Formats: sequence, structure tokens, C-alpha cells
Amino acid sequence: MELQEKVAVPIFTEVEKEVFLRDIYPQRRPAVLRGVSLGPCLEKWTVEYLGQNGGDKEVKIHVSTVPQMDFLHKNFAYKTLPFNEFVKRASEKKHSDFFLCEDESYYLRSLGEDVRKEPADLSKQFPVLAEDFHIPQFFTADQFFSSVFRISSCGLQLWTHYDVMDNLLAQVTGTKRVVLYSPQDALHLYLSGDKSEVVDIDSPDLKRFPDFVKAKRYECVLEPGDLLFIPALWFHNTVALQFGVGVNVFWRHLPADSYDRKDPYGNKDPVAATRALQALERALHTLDELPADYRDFYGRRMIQRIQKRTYCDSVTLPTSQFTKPG
Ligand SMILES: O=C(O)CCC(=O)C(=O)O
Ligand SMILES: [Fe+2]
Repeated sequence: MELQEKVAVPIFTEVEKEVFLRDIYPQRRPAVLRGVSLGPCLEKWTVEYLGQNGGDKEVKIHVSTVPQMDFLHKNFAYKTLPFNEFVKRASEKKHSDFFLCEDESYYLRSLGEDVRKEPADLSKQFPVLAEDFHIPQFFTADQFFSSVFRISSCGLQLWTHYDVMDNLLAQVTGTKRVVLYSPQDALHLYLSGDKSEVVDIDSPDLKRFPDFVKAKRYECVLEPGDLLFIPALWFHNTVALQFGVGVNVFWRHLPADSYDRKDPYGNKDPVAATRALQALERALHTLDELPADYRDFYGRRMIQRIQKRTYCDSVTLPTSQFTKPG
């Protein structure tokens, strides 16, 4: 893995809204924001306090025998626990009550009231705790999409994936390592939907995934109080270095009608992207009417045309698509 380029995510301190909107947000690159006020949660959110004030409302959790959750081999199970019992278990390494084994790992990604329709909102599902967490006002109220509890056992690793909303991931307690990859490296990540098939990013199987080394690795370690700006489409993989409680806030970067209306998770592709992908499927079907050597010829030319029209680094002038060569 020596060939993979590594970069530290830049850290900005005490960033105010104006600075974020002027210097950081338009770059559309990940950034750690340190020293932004998140409210009393930083002092208050002990295991005991969370249990008392989060209540015994049932939550759906991921439980896994090993800390590295693997979506390909589904080495985890979905279980349900009262929130206070879940927090207690996630904070301990060995459990007297367990589902799979005594050292199982836990992960909570909180959900909306109507799981299939409503995005998660801390102020609705955990109104008392929500008062302790102040969402940074870096976007307007109508852009808000969801606020999500992210609570992990020590060591828990969440697979590499992308989301379609802009995201501020707040680390409230514990520390977390986050590795990110640019959307421009998507082809080096061996995607299956929104997830990378390269499950072990620290010692990847390079026989199966030879191009993975070409993906530039962005890395940071979040401390309590840190916010990580994860722009939409940036891939991220997290490891809880300690038991940790976080909240992430998703908000809309594009006009509201660009997004799929039935997407409580914020990970369905924008409607125009979905339509374009469907049109591509139809185009490929049409090419099937031709013999293989013709398909090859037209397929190569289609790829080049897509590259010229869509890649940021090949589109020079906004009007270039309309100007005919002389
Ligand atoms: O819990 C985690 O560390 C993952 C967070 C995440 O995927 C997100 O905020 O979109
Ligand atoms: Fe995510």
C-alpha cells in the first residue's frame, strides 16, 4: 500500500458562518472545523446522562461479532434495544447480555418516526437530548434535511460509502478516525451502489482491487467538539477509536426538487442522475442490436463523448458544448 497517496484533511479553528461560507464551503472539499460551539452536549453526554434523558424508546441497531462491519458478507445483524440499554452496551467491551457473543460491537444510526418516509430528526426522536446539541447555523432552515445520532462501540468500523447531501459530522464524545476519498476517485473504489467493495481499506486485497492504490486517501482523527464537513458524494469510512457519540446533520446543497422524495436516508442519487443512468441503460440495450465489433466501436466513442461533456477537467468553457470547431 506504499503507492497510495495520503493527505491530511485540513483543520480550521473557530470558524464562523461567514468564513465557512466564503472560504471552505465553495471548495467542496472535506474540512475539520475545530472550536465551533456545539452546546452543552460536550460536557453533559455521559453514558448515564444519555440513558436517563434518551429514555427507553426502542432503537434499531447494527450488531456484529467483529468490529469491522462488512456489508458484502453481512457479518452483522439488525436488532432492537431500548435506547438506554443500547448506550450502556455500546460503551462496554464485554456484555453480560448479548445477541451474538459477549464482545459484540454495536452501531446506532438513528431513524425517523416512520422509518420509510421520514428522515431522522433528533429534536423529534430525542427531544430532551436535542436541546443539548446546537446545530451550527451554516445553512438556512429550509435546506435542513436530517439530524442523526451516530453511536458506536469502541473499534467499530463503518464501510466506505457516499451520501447525496452535504454533511456536518459532529463528534461529541470519543475519538474517531475518518478516511475520505474524492468523488473523482469513484472508479478506483470498486463500487456496489453507494458502497465500496474494498472492505479493508488499511490492508486491501490488491489482487482483487488493483486500482484501489490510485485512490487518494484523505484522513483525519476527530476529537470531541470537532465537526467534519463531508461534501455530498465524498466517500467516507469511519473507525471509532473509543466508544463515541456523534450527530450528523445533512442539508440540501441542490434545489429541493433535485432530490428523490422517497429518501429518508439521504443516500439516493439525485433524480436527474437516476434518469440519466436509466437512459444509459436504454442506450446500451439499443447497442445490443449491433454485432460485437460495432458495439465496441460505438461504445468507445460514447465513452469519449461522455468524458468530454461531463468531466470537470475537460470542460473548459461553459459554452464549449455549443461551439463547433471551425
Ligand atoms: O457513524 C459514522 O461514523 C458514520 C457517519 C456517516 O456515515 C455520516 O455522517 O454520513
Ligand atoms: Fe455517511
